[in-house]
Amino acid sequence: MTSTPATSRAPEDTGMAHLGQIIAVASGKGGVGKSTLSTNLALALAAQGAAVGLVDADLYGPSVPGMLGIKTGKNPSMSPSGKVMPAQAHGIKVISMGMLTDDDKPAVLRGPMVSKYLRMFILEVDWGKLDYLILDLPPGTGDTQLTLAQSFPLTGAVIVSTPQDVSLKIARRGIRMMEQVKVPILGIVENMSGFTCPSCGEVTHIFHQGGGEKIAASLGVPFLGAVPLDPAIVDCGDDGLPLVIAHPDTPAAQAYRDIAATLLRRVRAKPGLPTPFGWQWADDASTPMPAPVAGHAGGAAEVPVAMHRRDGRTLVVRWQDGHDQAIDVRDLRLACRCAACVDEMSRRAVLVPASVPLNITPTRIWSIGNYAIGASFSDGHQSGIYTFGHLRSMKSAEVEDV
Ligand SMILES: Nc1ncnc2c1ncn2[C@@H]1O[C@H](COP(=O)(O)OP(=O)(O)OP(=O)(O)O)[C@@H](O)[C@H]1O
Repeated sequence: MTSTPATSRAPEDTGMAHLGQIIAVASGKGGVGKSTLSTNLALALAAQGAAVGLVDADLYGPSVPGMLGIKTGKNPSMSPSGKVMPAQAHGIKVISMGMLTDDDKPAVLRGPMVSKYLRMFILEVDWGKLDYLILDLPPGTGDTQLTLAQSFPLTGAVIVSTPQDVSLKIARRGIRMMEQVKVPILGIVENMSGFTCPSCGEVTHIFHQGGGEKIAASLGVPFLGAVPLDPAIVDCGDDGLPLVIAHPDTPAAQAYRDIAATLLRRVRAKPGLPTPFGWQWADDASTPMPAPVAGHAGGAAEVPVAMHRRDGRTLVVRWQDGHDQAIDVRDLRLACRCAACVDEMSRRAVLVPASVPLNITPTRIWSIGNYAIGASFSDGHQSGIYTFGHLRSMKSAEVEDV
């Protein structure tokens, strides 16, 4: 798996502001309680007054409709503008493959179709104006995760794990994968962390205790909270009425609400460039430099906090560690590593520098997920792609007056 896609994609990051903050719920392993967390989290956020959408991105094994009591096997209706109408359940909007197929008929899809459906679920659904879009990912680190991370400006990922060692090891792999594609880790949730006795309320730790917290500390990511093992959660899943609604007074329901509150604090404090953006270079429209943003010592070297056009030939990137980097726009064009400029197999340059006009300028610069920018240029090149790491490694133009 590579962290840099071979080719750039169209500037689709724009036009997604109505989706609000996009939060993925992921795990390296199945059956750890991801869908249960996604639904309860979405409902807990909605209970705080937020407009929330939930995408069941597990196309092969959708479980969200069952958990929310949504009818399956009936094609959703279309809006007058030709978009798919999401299902409504307990105040949240939901889309799932389960709404298109019967529960007991698993979808059989080839790889490219997975990507097509995911994009449809996000871009062609009539979500209206959302504050949060929660993506319930399938287990593992495969195509779905990569498609979503590389195509959409994810705010970050919540990693779910159970206390067993093997699950925590797998969670660590999931975290690394998200980090490779520059999706920030919003935190770890430890699920089924202890059994709450329904009669006396005492918590017994059946598995190791505190593993999620330890793994979070060792990887330097936040710990969002622990949800106890509660048999009522299984009944709720079967009844189509999630725990935060069916049994709001239980410790597990409280845990879901606390996790939602902690998550909100993390999301609001999100560092980095406000994405998505689509910036017209010529007239400097929609520059991603909304207000003076300061970097700080100890900030990340590869997290941009602002970008602006110093003059027609110089792009300035301000990094979170406080460094201002001025990049000559012809150097930017020459540094392109898309499949048209660098041979994918040999990694040898295909682009002939002499063919790039001295007076070349970008026409447009746009965000790609939370890990790269795309650029088109006045020589007609449309597929420029630059990960933040690549951008930061580029040589700087002289930096006076930055
Ligand atoms: N804290 C909990 N206490 C008791 N049961 C739980 C808890 N969390 C989840 N479960 C149960 O565990 C099972 C798996 O949960 P869920 O479907 O949410 O996992 P998942 O990680 O989304 O699974 P999949 O890999 O199939 O997508 C379900 O039966 C659910 O009701």
